[in-house]
Amino acid sequence: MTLIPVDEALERVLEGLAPLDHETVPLAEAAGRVLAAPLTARRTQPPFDASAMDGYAVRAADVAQAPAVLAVIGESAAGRRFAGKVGSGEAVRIFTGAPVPAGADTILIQENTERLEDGRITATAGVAAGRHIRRAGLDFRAGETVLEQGRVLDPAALSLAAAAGHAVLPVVRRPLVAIIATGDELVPPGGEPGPDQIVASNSCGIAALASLDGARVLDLGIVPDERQAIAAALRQALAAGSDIVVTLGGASVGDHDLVHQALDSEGARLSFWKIAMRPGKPMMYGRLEAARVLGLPGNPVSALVCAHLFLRPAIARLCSRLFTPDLRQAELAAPMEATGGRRDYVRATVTAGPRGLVATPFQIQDSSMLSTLAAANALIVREAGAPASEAGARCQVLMLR
Ligand SMILES: Nc1nc2c(c(=O)[nH]1)N[C@H]1C(S)=C(S)[C@@H](COP(=O)(O)OP(=O)(O)OC[C@H]3O[C@@H](n4cnc5c(N)ncnc54)[C@H](O)[C@@H]3O)O[C@H]1N2
Ligand code: MOO
Repeated sequence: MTLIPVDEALERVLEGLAPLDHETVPLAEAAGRVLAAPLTARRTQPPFDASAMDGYAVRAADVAQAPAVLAVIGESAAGRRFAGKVGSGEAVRIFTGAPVPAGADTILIQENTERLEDGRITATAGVAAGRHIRRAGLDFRAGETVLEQGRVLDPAALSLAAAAGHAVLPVVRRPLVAIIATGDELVPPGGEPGPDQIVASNSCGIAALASLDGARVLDLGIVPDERQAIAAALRQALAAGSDIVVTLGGASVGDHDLVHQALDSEGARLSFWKIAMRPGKPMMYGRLEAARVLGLPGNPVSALVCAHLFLRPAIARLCSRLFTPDLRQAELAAPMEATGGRRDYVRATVTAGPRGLVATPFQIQDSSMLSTLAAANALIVREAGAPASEAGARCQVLMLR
């Protein structure tokens, strides 16, 4: 297969990928999920005319002119209303959130009163009618749509849903992403590598990226470089109902790179293998039964950069979320060489300068180096076939954080 451009690869990844079905979850589990249907208020808020201040509920006509002396005939607290009626020359002690009693049409705030020894009060400032009263339904009314379908349930949306009388919400199901690391050389994090071994560092980074984006993760561990072992892990991923199966390593052309063969033996239909990008060239993608399969390269930076570019949009699509890469313009702090036939994603730090953002590329871009990926907050995006650039030239950056 030939190298396909990055943009075409993304189009093929997203082709036919539709939001998942719905499920109902309690509010406490709904943060960050996507609302699957418009949400209608089940109640009116506030449900009654409520005081917005601590003070006295009075008749505006009595306090149009200060000073005015009023008899205090009772109290209305939040959760416990005053059952009677406020008559002329009367006041009811009231607190924030409490129902405004019948007969009263304005609130005299406590700071504008003085208490007399006999229990009566003096209004020391005049008040207009309707002051400090929140009318019933000010926020929303029963039957109104309070949240649109597709809304990402952020803190404010969750509180609004609760206020509107909902304890559970219909949300788009979270995709299940299975992760399979391949390689005889790998030991799990915390393990003691043998003389020719290294730690499998990719799975945890990819798992974090997927779960931060709203996916559930099934880590199927490390399988050896054997076609049948990889095939067995693929079957395990399918049996668990994975929506996306991510393999790590074994994507290239070496004698021990067997992911492609294992996918073939399991009947996968690959859409592409190899992209015109650096790092990440040997990435493969296709369908495996009902799942999508993303074969990421083993080099740690390649795997994570590919996951940023392809796994994140795929998860967003399944979750019914819009995915917008954070692309910005910056000025190069150092000259850069011409690119080859692939689009380059160059680890860099982007900082604010006097004329806007400044991008400083790391001098060594080896795709095994997690230290520079962790230090980078952006990737400079340089098109395939781009000529050399001088320091000070404009460039495009993809922000990572
Ligand atoms: N003759 C060619 N050789 C290579 C090519 C090529 O086009 N022709 N492409 C190179 C590129 S680009 C990449 S990227 C790598 C990708 O190789 P694989 O996907 O087959 O990955 P592996 O060979 O399995 O491993 C590469 C490297 O990464 C380490 N690795 C693997 N898995 C993990 C893991 N889970 N955690 C941490 N590190 C991992 C592995 O030990 C190797 O060092 O191929 C080039 N070769
Ligand atoms: O894609 Mo490889 O990622 O260039 O090292």
